[in-house]
Amino acid sequence: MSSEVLLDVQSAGIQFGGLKAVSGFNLKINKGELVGLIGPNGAGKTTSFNLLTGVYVPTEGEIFFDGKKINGLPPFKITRLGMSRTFQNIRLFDELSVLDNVKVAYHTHAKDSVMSSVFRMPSYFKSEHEMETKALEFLKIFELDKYKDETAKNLPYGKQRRLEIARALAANPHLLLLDEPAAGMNPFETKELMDLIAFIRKQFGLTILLIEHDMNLVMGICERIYVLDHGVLLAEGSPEEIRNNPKVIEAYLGEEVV
Ligand SMILES: Nc1ncnc2c1ncn2[C@@H]1O[C@H](COP(=O)(O)OP(=O)(O)OP(=O)(O)O)[C@@H](O)[C@H]1O
Repeated sequence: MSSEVLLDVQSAGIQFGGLKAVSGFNLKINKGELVGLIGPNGAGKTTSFNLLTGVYVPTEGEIFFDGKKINGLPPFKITRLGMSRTFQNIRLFDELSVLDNVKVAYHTHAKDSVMSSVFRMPSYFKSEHEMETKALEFLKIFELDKYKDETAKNLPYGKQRRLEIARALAANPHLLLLDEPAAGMNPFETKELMDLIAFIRKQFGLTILLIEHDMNLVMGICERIYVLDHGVLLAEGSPEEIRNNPKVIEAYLGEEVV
């Protein structure tokens, strides 16, 4: 495998009872790329994310992340290897503050030991302080710092979506998976989000895979796009190629046209 390939999915799939939700799924993402995953409702997009992140164990195929085989690993190990995600239905710690939501994620790579935390040793306070400073930096990037003490559930919807991305970023990923980041946002918020995604990608040297129904967003920022339909890969190509692909147009008939 080339050293430039960060994610290599080889014929992966999963079957639930008699339903092949995803099958023969091939996907390759190079380091630094921003790739889109689209498809009609029920095409298998979120299921693919669940396969990549260890929520589901594939019943076929293999998945390599940074050269390591990851199928079968539990989600927390995959996160530690440098893959983090957001969810289609926002999953924040509703009752925690905005700041604490980000600090929690930072724990996944904090070097602090259990002993130093339990006994409140100097290293604990140092790492607590570092964590808080870092978390505030992330909040600032997402223009959420002024809400740091607000309870997460009280944030307006668009800001909750941004907080979820901030939290995913705090886990220090190489690969960021965004599941419908613009869902429920108005066109202005979506445009702001597009700029933000482009910014964090550059700032943190990220590789990004995103699922999105908003075609302006997908076509506007993705370099390559994969299209799933009924659990199988229908097409892969540049936004221009995908926009003009007759199979893709047909799959989207009856939905919002590409
Ligand atoms: N845990 C599960 N058990 C049984 N079937 C499932 C499970 N998870 C997903 N499926 C099925 O797999 C198929 C793909 O679903 P998935 O949620 O991945 O689609 P999607 O492309 O993300 O759709 P949407 O755009 O509507 O979110 C659907 O038929 C769904 O009902």
